[in-house]
Amino acid sequence: MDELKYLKLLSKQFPNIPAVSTEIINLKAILNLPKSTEHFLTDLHGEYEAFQYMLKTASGVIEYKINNIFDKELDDIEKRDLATLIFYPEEKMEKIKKEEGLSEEWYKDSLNKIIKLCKEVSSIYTRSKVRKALPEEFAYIIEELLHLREDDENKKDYHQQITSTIIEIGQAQNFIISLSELIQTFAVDKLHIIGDIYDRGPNPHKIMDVLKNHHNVDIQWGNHDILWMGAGLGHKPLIATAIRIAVRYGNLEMIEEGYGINMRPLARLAMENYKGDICNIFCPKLLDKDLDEKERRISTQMQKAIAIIQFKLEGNLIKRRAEFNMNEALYLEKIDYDKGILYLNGNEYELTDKNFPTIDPDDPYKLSPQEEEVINQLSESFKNNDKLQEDIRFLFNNGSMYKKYNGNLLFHGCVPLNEDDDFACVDVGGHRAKGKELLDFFQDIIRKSYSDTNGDKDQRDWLWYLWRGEYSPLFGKDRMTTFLRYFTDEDDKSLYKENKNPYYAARENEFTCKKILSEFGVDPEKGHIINGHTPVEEKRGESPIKGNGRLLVIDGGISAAYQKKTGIAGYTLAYTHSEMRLISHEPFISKEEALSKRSHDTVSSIRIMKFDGKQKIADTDNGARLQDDVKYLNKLFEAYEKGIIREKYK
Ligand SMILES: O=P(O)(O)OC[C@H]1O[C@](O)(COP(=O)(O)O)[C@@H](O)[C@@H]1O
Ligand SMILES: [Mn+2]
Repeated sequence: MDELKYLKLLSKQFPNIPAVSTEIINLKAILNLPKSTEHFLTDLHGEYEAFQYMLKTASGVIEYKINNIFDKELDDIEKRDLATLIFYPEEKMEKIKKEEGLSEEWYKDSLNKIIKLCKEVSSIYTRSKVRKALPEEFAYIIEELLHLREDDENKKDYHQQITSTIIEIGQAQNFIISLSELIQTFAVDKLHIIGDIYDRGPNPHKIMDVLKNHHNVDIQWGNHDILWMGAGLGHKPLIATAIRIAVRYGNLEMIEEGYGINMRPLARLAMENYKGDICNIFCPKLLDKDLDEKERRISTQMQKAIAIIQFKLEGNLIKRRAEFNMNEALYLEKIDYDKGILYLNGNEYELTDKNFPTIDPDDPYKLSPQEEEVINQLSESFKNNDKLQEDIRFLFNNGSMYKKYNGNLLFHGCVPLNEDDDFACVDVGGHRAKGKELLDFFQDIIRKSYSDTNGDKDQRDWLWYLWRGEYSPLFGKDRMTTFLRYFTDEDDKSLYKENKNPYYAARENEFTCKKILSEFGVDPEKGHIINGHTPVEEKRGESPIKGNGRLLVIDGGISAAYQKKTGIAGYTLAYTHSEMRLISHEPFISKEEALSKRSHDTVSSIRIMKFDGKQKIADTDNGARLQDDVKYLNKLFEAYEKGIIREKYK
């Protein structure tokens, strides 16, 4: 569009010089506000309670601010009481009501403290941004309270009167709840989730509900997210995999109750075919829950049943997708079912379990009629499940393979490299792609797979490839040895080794990190790559900071399954106007424990970098857009002054 035409369009919104001038003043002022805080989390793996706590506490930022603001005024216990009131307002007030009662004095004191904290955390935003975040019903009053100055003698009574009236009309509890939510909203302006919301933990569906309602979140897909996105689209190998992992970690409830998907047909098939299986390698890996004998037995049978279905479906897929180059995983045709021996790469392996009642040795990948019926029913259930469809739509619409944001490059797994640490050139759908182009190709495939309802259905096979393919940027290992770990038990553990793509070693050096940043058009001197996917084994001395600070891996094991490895319970990366800081979390025990604890959370953190001076909105991506707006507003101003465009007044 030519410039004059664009300016005329702009003049509809700013019809005259006063209107343009006001907007220029407004935008220039915003550009000088401090950059707002971003938090980065990854590999939540269904740990809803721990995730909720990180949001409610802003990963420790709220206690940190309470310490600063009420430094001398409150002792440690009073500070913690205020903090837990903000984290869990309803539960805390319930507790106080039971223990000592909620007096007018307590309400007045609590409201004043919370308003003071709310003022502080909202001070870096414009009034309009604050106003947009206010709850409709209390917007006017809260705005008044937030903009009253402590030292404003003229309005002291006015302020006191507002809080007294709030108490008198019985709205104190609602105000405390609303203000607490505002504090959590203002404390972290932008949340990045760098993948793996699903699998292993009990409540990914609850995490999805939080994300769908979050004020400002983006997602970089992890392999486990793609798994569920493909399952939601009805892709049978992915559905079988998603169910297998859920049963494996004792999370049947998530499927049956969280999503309301009927698992009885699978349970029936399992009991009829594997009644002899009591508790073996298919016994669920229960991280912190115990199942009774009967539950354990049916879960064992169901995990085996769905695993066999998965391996059959994967066999068919691998055969129809030669370009995936995954013949190594065609196990079922390499078994002597009479002897119970697996013949692989010239070796013989005794199977730990020789009982395959549903496999026809002459056609091992063919589903039995009952298996066919069960996987078809499950596919329909997944595709027609409203909540699951809503959740995966959110992931498709708010997620991406990678994201460039405020000078950083975010992606879950890797950018595949070859042995000489160059970008691996991968044959994808008939052409070869590498580096950024490869991730863009997958991004495009994923978008298309969501929308092509009746097109190339097995386009969705690529989602399966992204879940476990060697050159999947979300997986980045040469194979997935699930079958071998189920059915063999060799002393030589190399059989089970999943060799990581060279990226994971190469990212230790700065040169590679800078090369990747440049490949994606991010400043290699200032930008950071931020990854998840591989738990940082701090316990063994591994550092989350790699490439001389150019790359951060922030999977600290929020997932209970990984805490043994990492020794901590996850990281939060915080990027504020003054610094980048990596926060390490202690394991989250429970809401009750958090509520009754009288000391502040032990949150250790290390500063990754300190900016000289405060970073401003002008230094951010949003700032670049605003500066571009100012440039055109100035041109419009000039066009009015020179009479090229006529001003309009009402
Ligand atoms: O122990 P399980 O449940 O088989 O999971 C192990 C599998 O999970 C993976 O680690 C992938 O999951 P992550 O992305 O969470 O690491 C595979 O590499 C591995 O085969
Ligand atoms: Mn992962």
